Amino acid sequence: MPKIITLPGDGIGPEVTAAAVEVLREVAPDLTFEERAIGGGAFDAHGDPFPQATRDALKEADAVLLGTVGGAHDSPWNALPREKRPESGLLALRKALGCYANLRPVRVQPGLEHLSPLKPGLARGVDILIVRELLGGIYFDGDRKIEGNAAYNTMRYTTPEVERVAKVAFWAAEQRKGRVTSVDKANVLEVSELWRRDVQALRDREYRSLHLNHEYVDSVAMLIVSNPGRYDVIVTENLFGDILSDLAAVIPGSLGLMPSASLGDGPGLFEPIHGSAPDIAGQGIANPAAAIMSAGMLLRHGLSRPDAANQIDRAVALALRERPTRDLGGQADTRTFTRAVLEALGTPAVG
Ligand SMILES: NC(=O)C1=CN([C@@H]2O[C@H](COP(=O)(O)OP(=O)(O)OC[C@H]3O[C@@H](n4cnc5c(N)ncnc54)[C@H](O)[C@@H]3O)[C@@H](O)[C@H]2O)C=CC1
Ligand SMILES: CC(C)CC(=O)C(=O)O
Ligand SMILES: [Mg+2]
Repeated sequence: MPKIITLPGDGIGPEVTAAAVEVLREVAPDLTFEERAIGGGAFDAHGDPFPQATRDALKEADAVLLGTVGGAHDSPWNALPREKRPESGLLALRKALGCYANLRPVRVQPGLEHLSPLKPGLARGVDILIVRELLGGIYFDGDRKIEGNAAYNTMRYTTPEVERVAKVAFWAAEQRKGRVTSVDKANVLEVSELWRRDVQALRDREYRSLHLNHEYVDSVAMLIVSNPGRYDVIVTENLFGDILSDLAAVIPGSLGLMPSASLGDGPGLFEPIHGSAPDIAGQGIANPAAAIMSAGMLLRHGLSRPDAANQIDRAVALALRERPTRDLGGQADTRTFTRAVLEALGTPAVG
C-alpha cells in the first residue's frame, strides 16, 4: 500500500489538494494518505515553514503531493526573516527530497483549443515539456544579502548539477520527438556559458541521436507564445524555468492547467505550478485541474502506473470540455469541476 504524504499548504492549496486526493482515491484505492504541514500555516502552528514532523514523515513516503504555499503581498508572513517565510519551507522541502528535475508539461488537448487565448491554429497540438532545474541557481546557496540600499543574490551552477538535469531532459526527449532546446543567457552570463557548454558536451557524448539547439531566454519568452509548436523539450535553469513556465500557462489557457512532477534521488514531489492565489482563496472557485493532473503525474512518474495516469488525463480533458472553470471563462467551481472529473472517470473510453 503506497503511502502518499499530502502537504496542502496555504491559500487555495488545501482546496485543490482535496480535489486531487478525491480523484486519486477513485483511481488508486490502495493508496494511503497522511497529511502534514508546510508553508505559512506551518509557521503559525509550529514556528517553522517546514517543521521537523513534516521532514520525518517524508522518510515513509512513496510520493509527496503538495498544494501551494504563501500569502498575499500584505501578509505578515512576508515580514518574517527569509528562512521563516512560506516559500523558504517549499525550497527546503525540494532540497530535502533531492528533487532536482522539475517536469512542467504544457499541453493543449485535442478539442480544448478554444480555452487558449492564442489563435486555434497556434494552440492546436502544442505539447511542450519544460524541464526546469530545481535545486540550484539563484534560488539556492551562494551569497545573498540585503543591506541598506544594496542587495545581491548569486546564480551558481556546477557541471554535475547541469548534467544531471540535462540527462532527464534527454531521457524525456528520447520518448518524445527527440528535440531538446536548452535555454540560457550565454551572451551575458558566465553561468549560462557553463550551462551551454555542458549540455552540448553531454549531448555529443551520450545522446548523438537527439537534436539539440540553444536559445536565449528573452527570445524564448517571445517565441513560446507566438510559435509554441516549434518546441518539444525545453531544459533550463531554475529562475528561467520558473518564469517561462508561468508564461507558457497562457498556451493551454490558465495557470490552473499546469501540473508538475519533481524527480530526483528519492520520492517524487508533485504539485501544480501555480501559487496560493490569495485573491480567490477560500471562495471554492479555484481550478483544481493542475493539482489533479499533478496527481496523474504522481501515478505515472512516482508509482509507475501509466494506465491510471492516462485515466486521469482523459477525465480532466472531458471535464474541461463539459464544465470549464471560471479562470477559463466557464462557470464551474472547484466542487462542480471535481465532480465532473469523477463522473468522467466512470465514463467508458471511446475508441
Ligand atoms: N508552488 C507554490 O507554492 C508557489 C507559491 N507562490 C506564492 O503564492 C502567492 C501568490 O502568488 P501570485 O504571484 O499571486 O501567483 P498565483 O499563481 O498564486 O496567482 C496568479 C494568478 O493566477 C490565478 N490562479 C492561480 N492558480 C489558479 C487556479 N488553480 N485557479 C484559478 N486561478 C488561479 C490567481 O487567482 C491569480 O490571479 C505568493 O505568496 C507566492 O509566493 C507562487 C508561486 C508558486
Ligand atoms: C518557491 C516558489 C514560490 C517558486 C515558484 O514560483 C515555483 O516554484 O513555481
Ligand atoms: Mg513559479
